[in-house]
Amino acid sequence: MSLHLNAKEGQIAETVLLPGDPLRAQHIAETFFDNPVQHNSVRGMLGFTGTYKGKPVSVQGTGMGMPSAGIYVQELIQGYGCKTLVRVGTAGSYQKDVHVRDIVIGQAACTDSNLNFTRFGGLSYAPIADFGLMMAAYQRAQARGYAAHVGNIMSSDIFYQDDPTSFEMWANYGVLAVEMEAAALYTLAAKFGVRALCVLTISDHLVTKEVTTAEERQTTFNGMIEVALEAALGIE
Ligand SMILES: O=P(O)(O)O[C@H]1O[C@H](CO)[C@@H](O)[C@H]1O
Ligand SMILES: O=c1cc[nH]c(=O)[nH]1
Repeated sequence: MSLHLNAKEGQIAETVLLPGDPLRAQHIAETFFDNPVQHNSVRGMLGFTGTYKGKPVSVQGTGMGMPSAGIYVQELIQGYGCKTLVRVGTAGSYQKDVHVRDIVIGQAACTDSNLNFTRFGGLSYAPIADFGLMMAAYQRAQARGYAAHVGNIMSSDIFYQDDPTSFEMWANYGVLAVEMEAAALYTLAAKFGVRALCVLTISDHLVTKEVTTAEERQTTFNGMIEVALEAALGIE
């Protein structure tokens, strides 16, 4: 038990997928896991544990934004001994050649949050993915023929920016897409010496204004989930 998770000791696997949306957690468990068992119900932030191709694995919703995701990541590591954490999320594309439904693998995560300025006393920390997980995810996406991009992403505290063109500054420095949790995940993984990766599917486009539906965001980005599961569990 931890403050925000009511799973019993041993109920959560060492490898955990982390969608922001708790209903995506349920979808992942029902679609991909054998014998899924719900391990968390606190605050409706659903979490499930089962097996995938015979290997134990969990999925835990994190909510939206770094304060929420940071709580679950830290409790999973400190309270349950989790060692491999892979965020599976949606993102908005900053680049014309990164299309809606493409996969983006976050090599590093910029942020507009004060989270790391506070943690590092006003200095700038560069949160990065685990290299082995990143390579494994890219290779598996390539093998399946998915359009996959690896690069810098933006973890923002603000979904609705006052200035809808403000993303262009980041786009001009090669940042591929925006989401809201990876910088916290990568920083906490470094602090506790565990492996982390963020795999995203583009759900909307800040340049072309293309969007996907809420239902599609919840249930249909299955390519990303397969890539994340196989990379995290070391399945060829
Ligand atoms: O689809 P998820 O994983 O929730 O990720 C993205 O979607 C939410 C915003 O709609 C934020 O959590 C953002 O990071
Ligand atoms: O944070 C996010 C997630 C999806 N799409 C966005 O535009 N922003």
